Amino acid sequence: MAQVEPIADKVTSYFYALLFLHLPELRSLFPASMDVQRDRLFKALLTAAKHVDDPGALAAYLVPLGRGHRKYGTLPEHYPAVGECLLGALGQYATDVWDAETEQAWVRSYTLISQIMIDAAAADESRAPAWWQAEVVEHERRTGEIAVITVRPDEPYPFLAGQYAALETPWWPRVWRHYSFASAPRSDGLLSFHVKAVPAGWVSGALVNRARPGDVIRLGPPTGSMTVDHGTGDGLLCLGGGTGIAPIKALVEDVAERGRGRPVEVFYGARSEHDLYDIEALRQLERRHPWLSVRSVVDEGRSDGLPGRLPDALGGYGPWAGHDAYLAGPVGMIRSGVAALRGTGMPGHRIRHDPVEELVPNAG
Ligand SMILES: NC(=O)C1=CN([C@@H]2O[C@H](COP(=O)(O)OP(=O)(O)OC[C@H]3O[C@@H](n4cnc5c(N)ncnc54)[C@H](O)[C@@H]3O)[C@@H](O)[C@H]2O)C=CC1
Repeated sequence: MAQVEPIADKVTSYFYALLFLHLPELRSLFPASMDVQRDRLFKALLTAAKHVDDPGALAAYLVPLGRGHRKYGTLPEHYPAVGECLLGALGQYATDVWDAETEQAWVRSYTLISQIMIDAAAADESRAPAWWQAEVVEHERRTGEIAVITVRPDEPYPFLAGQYAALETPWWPRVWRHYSFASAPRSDGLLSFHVKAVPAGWVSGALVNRARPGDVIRLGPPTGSMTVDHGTGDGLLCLGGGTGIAPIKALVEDVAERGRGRPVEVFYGARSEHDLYDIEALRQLERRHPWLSVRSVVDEGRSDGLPGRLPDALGGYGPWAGHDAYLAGPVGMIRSGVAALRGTGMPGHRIRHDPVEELVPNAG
């Protein structure tokens, strides 16, 4: 895989050209613009290849991926065709390293990867729909760029606080982007998301600027493991940057609903005081629950909170022995937040966040 990485762009472009040439009927399963998609395929292969000798980690990655592929209309018979085109593309470009042995190793890995995904999709069929339709019931603009969107799924949608889902709008068919649930499961079955319109972010832009009550979006299955372990009473240290506060609020609500007052410390970071668009909701939770403390952290300008970038604010607090850390927000914040927490001596297994490769394409 290391040898293929530098030529990944060429391999994936050639792969899709082969695929659509031999199986033109598959083109309709993909978005009109393939930019983000090209990148995704390679990142997924890279991640799977990394875990190919670790069955537990491989299944943890591929089972949700196989389930999630149901919403695209992927069928078991598509996998061998994809595999053949992939080998064709690798054989074409990885000429320096391509021989019979390498080809066999790829065939074995791809067969294993696709079988896990096919089995996961088949097992899911009896349990859940491939996707849910959900009607927008509320669209609340919080700043010029951020909206809180509440939807009603057409069928019950079971999920856990801290998880996220892929979402497709009617304006960009087959373009799916990930958003975290902004509250714990509610008794009325409604789901909410915090969305920030970013430059070149088609889905986010449409959700903030075009979506209105009555519009219908599609939702993929819930996924992600940044969830609370209710088997322990350990404390939670939560870092939410920008719209990353959405899953953090869901986690706080989840702890509150379990009625067990374990200590929860939230650091909520934003560029300016004005961008702390959900601070009032967090302050309300803080007033209601003595085990919760909320600190705001603001990059620039006048503010009642701590100054600086979010991870820098941790320096004056802690230690957090006996706490699990949860991080959600921009990739740079997650990376430097993890480094800061490791620097305080927190073991890696206590630090949770969503896979950063799932967060990057939120811009699209
Ligand atoms: N589950 C998750 O992890 C979620 C992630 N997100 C992601 O969060 C991001 C939110 O973007 P915005 O609201 O524009 O955030 P932003 O750019 O306004 O930053 C928010 C906070 O993160 C800190 N920060 C940003 N970049 C940093 C860096 N390189 N190093 C250290 N700290 C940094 C800032 O100090 C600020 O406190 C989006 O990329 C979105 O995809 C959103 C929701 C859930």
